[in-house]
Amino acid sequence: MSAPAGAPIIVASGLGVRFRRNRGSRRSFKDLFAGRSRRSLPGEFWALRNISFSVDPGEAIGVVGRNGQGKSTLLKLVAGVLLPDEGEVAVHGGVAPLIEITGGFVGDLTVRDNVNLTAGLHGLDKKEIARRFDSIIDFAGADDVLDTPYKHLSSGMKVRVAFAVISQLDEPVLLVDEVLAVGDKAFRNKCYRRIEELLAEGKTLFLVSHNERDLKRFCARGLYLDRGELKLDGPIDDVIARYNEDHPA
Ligand SMILES: Nc1ncnc2c1ncn2[C@@H]1O[C@H](COP(=O)(O)OP(=O)(O)OP(=O)(O)O)[C@@H](O)[C@H]1O
Repeated sequence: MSAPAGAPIIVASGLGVRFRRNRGSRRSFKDLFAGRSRRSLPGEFWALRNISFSVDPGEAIGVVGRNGQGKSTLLKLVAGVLLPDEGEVAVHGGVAPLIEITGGFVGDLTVRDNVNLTAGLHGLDKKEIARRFDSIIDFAGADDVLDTPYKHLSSGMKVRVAFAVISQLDEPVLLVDEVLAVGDKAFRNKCYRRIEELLAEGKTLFLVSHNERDLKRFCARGLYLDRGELKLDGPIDDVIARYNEDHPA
């Protein structure tokens, strides 16, 4: 579903996600039968809470915060791969996510099969996939590993393949987590040029990064997450300044 003209492409209202620490620890019988009605089990914490914002089509947003403050969790909510425990997020259009190093790819399938599968899942038909296939593989520099199971690729090559596919989809929203940091410098620069092209086409971008230069290069607006709360939603320069003030190096 695409957004009506002038309407936001993403609206998040009162988002909250609760996780459980020590997931592997022993749970009591009482816990098992308590069900979801018990509001807070021991060890549970809110990774995100009361997060509300809206995004217009074509905006580029940098997500800032220390490690473990909920940045990836927020991207997962926008991607729809994680459901909130509170609130909701509405996205008017498809999302191309590059969130985890595996890119959501299937480890046992070959690079070729993963490219076909992911492109197909994002709505490209066979003809369209065939048309884009070579340029995806070429972008990734993955000719030699076409028939290699994805799980046997190096970390850098996994990211190359995932970015090459994700950036060739027609989805209006692009989510890029820090995974790009894994690529080498030449590839990173290639990705950045591609991101610039996608922004020029009017795509909406969420970028999680600890690199101020990258944030300022791509994003006009920033979201600053701290302890699972949205501390500041504003121009990227203000967001970075506030983050640096709160957490001097
Ligand atoms: N599936 C999960 N189960 C339990 N806790 C989780 C799960 N996923 C994330 N967490 C916890 O939720 C918090 C937020 O994690 P998140 O990955 O969103 O942080 P982040 O800001 O992206 O961190 P980083 O900068 O290190 O990537 C962290 O405390 C993390 O350990």
